[in-house]
Amino acid sequence: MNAFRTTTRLAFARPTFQTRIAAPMSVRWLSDSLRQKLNEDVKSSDIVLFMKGTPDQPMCGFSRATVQILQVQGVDFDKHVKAFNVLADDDLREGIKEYSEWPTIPQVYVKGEFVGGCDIMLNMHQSGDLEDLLVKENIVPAEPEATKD
Ligand SMILES: N[C@@H](CCC(=O)N[C@@H](CS)C(=O)NCC(=O)O)C(=O)O
Ligand code: FES
Repeated sequence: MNAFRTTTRLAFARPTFQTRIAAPMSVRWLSDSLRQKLNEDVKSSDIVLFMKGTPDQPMCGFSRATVQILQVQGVDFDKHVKAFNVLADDDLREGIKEYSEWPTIPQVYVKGEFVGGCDIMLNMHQSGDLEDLLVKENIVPAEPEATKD
């Protein structure tokens, strides 16, 4: 286990207000062409992040926390992460919710598979499951076993 990963404190910004309620799933935002594009987008990098803002400039505490979790895990963003800013595209903002059957942003895909939002990422980070997944998918290197004295 990497000491940096376990001891670094995450500065999670607490969102101060709720902006929008997720669109009811009965409203269909997802055209066939957008679904087809998303089929490709979610596989366009080892980790695909649908977020508010950008990794350098997150526009919501939940998106910021998700970026921070990946950073603390030691993920090289240039090499392994593609981020989509849903604030720049309303069709994407609503379409990705329907595509993933997940009502909120952020959303994280790893190797084309939906993993979850901020709460799931935080739980997986704390349990060690996220590190296991990132190692299994060759996104971060395995930690060497601790050596005995
Ligand atoms: N509990 C959620 C927190 C994320 C969340 O509640 N996101 C809200 C506020 S940013 C959202 O996406 N609302 C719909 C929207 O803004 O389109 C998680 O684990 O990811
Ligand atoms: S909670 Fe306000 S934008 Fe995310």
